[in-house]
Amino acid sequence: MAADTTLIILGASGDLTSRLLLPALGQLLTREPGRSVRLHGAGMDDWTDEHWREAVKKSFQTTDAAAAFDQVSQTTYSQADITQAADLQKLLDDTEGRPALYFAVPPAIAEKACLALSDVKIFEGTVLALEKPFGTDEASAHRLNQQLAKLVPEDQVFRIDHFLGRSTVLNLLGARFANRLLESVWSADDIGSVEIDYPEPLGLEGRAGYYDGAGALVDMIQSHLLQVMAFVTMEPPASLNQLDLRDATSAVLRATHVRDDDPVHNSRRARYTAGDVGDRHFPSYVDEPGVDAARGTETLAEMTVEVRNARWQGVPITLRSGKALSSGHRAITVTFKPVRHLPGGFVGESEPSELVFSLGPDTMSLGLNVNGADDPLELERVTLAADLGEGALKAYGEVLSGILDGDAMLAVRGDAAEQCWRIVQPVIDAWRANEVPLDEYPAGTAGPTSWNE
Ligand SMILES: NC(=O)C1=CN([C@@H]2O[C@H](COP(=O)(O)OP(=O)(O)OC[C@H]3O[C@@H](n4cnc5c(N)ncnc54)[C@H](OP(=O)(O)O)[C@@H]3O)[C@@H](O)[C@H]2O)C=CC1
Ligand SMILES: O=C1O[C@H](COP(=O)(O)O)[C@@H](O)[C@H](O)[C@H]1O
Repeated sequence: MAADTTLIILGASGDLTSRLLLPALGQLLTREPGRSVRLHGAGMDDWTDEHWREAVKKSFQTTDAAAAFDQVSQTTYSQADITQAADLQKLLDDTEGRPALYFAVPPAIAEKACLALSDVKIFEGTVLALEKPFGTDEASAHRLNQQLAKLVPEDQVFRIDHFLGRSTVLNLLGARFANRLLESVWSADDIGSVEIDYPEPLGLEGRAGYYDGAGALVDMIQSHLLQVMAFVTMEPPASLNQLDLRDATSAVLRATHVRDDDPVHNSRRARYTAGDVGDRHFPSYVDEPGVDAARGTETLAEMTVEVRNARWQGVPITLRSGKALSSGHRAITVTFKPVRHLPGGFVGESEPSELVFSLGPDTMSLGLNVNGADDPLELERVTLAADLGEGALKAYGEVLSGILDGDAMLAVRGDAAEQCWRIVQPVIDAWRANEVPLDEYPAGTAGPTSWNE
């Protein structure tokens, strides 16, 4: 779709647009100056083209992409309420080439807009890109999928999960499928556990309107971390095209369940109290503007799942993410089983081998036991480490590149989006029923002390 696409960003004045989408577009155009794209912004605000161009220029500057602005300097803006069919029709009628509608708006507005699109003449090839969260539970995600299916074919729907555009996550595919060494030990025969941890130093950052209704489980685990888990655990696809790759990730998500079907013993939740993260002071979460303490929203969530298939039976896979945490290690950690028998005569600890994919800075490391330098029979730990580099594009650059090329490989397929809700629902239910305590941790720590005991 490269040449004649118009990227229409709906929600032009929003945070996602200015902080992530436009800088990523600037980076993409800097890297690929031959790429031709038309850009149009739309939103509720009464902006002029000039105001919008300034906003685009400013965002491009944040990724040193000022020069790339020339490629979109004729970008235009229109005021539109995208929940209204007439406004959507006008946007599409005014578009040259194939439109890619990027819904950078709150999910409820995107849903209304998709309903309004039923009364709009949609041109062949139109792409619809929707941000997370996709629906609010399995049933609502299913309804939204049915609505989208009436509008455009599935491979023109881009359910965005920017974690799939992260270079380490893409590196998982290379490491797993281009190395027989790894692929042959990639199962419950050799792997004892997997942990996917994404601690964030950030707090609420003024997003109470969204976050207080979502919490850490829905914000991070229901979407991003389950998608990453699918890349770690899927069967080898025949190719990396969107059909094969997404068939493989959907299949493994279908086999994923809360461990032992017991959310009470396989999930934990907590929220932060006042504290300092580096030189930033955070009030207690409940005192943050816009937070309703009665909601009991968690800012740190953990759940353990299992994949019920021959490859993974019995391997606990723990997903964890939280806000206002000390600088923890964001990583995918694959811990191997201990050796079947350690020959007598060795001294020292023999820890299980560990393969770690670090999610920024992007590195890969393998922790192994080796003979010590001084006493050859004393085991020592060494770590073989590789810097994987930053990746050519930021995650949203990969996402936009997929949309502009019409390649849905890194977009979440409709059935997978529904599965992710099904997987977390028992935990949501147990938390709503107060069957799992809501622990506390001071901002700037690694989480509740009881979690580390
Ligand atoms: N911000 C982030 O870091 C991330 C956000 N996301 C997702 O991106 C989406 C957008 O989030 P974010 O940018 O933070 O939200 P914001 O509230 O900052 O922006 C939403 C935008 O939508 C516009 N809008 C609201 N209603 C309408 C309407 N009826 N017609 C046209 N435009 C409308 C708003 O305009 P106005 O202000 O004038 O009402 C505003 O420009 C959400 O789904 C979020 O989950 C995903 C990953 C990260
Ligand atoms: O989607 C989201 O992701 C970010 C974390 O991703 P990053 O790439 O910015 O590190 C998270 O902070 C935010 O709450 C969530 O909505």
